[in-house]
Amino acid sequence: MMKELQQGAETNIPVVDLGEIGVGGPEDPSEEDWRSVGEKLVKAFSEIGFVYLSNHGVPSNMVDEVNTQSGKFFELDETTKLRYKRGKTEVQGYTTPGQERLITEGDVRELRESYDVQHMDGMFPDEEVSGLRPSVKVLIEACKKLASRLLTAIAIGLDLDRSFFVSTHNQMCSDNNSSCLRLLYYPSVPTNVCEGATRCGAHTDYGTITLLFQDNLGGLEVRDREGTWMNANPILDTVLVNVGDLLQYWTADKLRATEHRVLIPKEEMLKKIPRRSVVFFVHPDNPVLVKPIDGSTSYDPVTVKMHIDKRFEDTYQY
Ligand SMILES: O=C(O)CCC(=O)C(=O)O
Ligand SMILES: [Fe+2]
Repeated sequence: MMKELQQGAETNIPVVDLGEIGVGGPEDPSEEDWRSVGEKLVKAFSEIGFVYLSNHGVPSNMVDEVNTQSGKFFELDETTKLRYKRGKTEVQGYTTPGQERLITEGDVRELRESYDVQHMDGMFPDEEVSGLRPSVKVLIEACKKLASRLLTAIAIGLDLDRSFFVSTHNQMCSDNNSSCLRLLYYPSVPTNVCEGATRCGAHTDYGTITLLFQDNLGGLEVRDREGTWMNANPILDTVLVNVGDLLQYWTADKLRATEHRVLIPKEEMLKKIPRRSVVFFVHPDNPVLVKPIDGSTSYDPVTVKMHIDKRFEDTYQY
């Protein structure tokens, strides 16, 4: 049984300044810069599993533009949106409220819609929202670049070969790699919402790391080692980054895939405002075999594809 959890204590997620390592920085930052950032990331990921990054170099107007465009999509009528529904094997597209259930026990309703983009040439609602594809394209490029830089820094921070993670994440957002940009929309909460409903059930992310751009409303909570839920409030111009299952497996629990969730706000005013997030899930290439780097047997070796498929199977209702 999970112990009764306190809601929303103050956060102790650190802020790390990426400085020269950020996307706009020099192509070849100094060894000292890589190491300094890498060590800070490893420390934060070992303790709480989350970190805010400042000076990350992804312009906030790129994220704003994606939210503006995705907002136009989510405001379309349900019949139109369903023409772009996500499939079982072709995962690009729209997920209806309740189709993805992160809480697998009981009948908890999750009030959330999303649109996943894995391929730039995949399905987009071009006819209805012609600005979505181009805005997503530039953001994905920036996220891929930031992710690669973080993967290098993490490898250095763990005293691994610096290309250890980059070389296993060669083909992000392709047929061979399920990294994806998820556009999230939490609609305003209906007055007759059923008891126990939530916005995003407690879960860990599935891949290596996740880049999360929240809007300014707050609501995300992160569970610390003692089981206390802490607010992970947005901090202007930062991106929140967390560890996923596969990085936890690789590092035999040194880096932690921390549970997080988004509840329905208590304040009446906040209930009326839709909440948005843009999330970039970084996954290794499908065939990569993930097993503890330290040679321990804490996790059985698993291919990336097997792990991701299993997590989708557990959480999606088709
Ligand atoms: O919307 C958020 O702030 C969190 C979303 C999330 O955790 C996810 O999509 O995995
Ligand atoms: Fe998540």
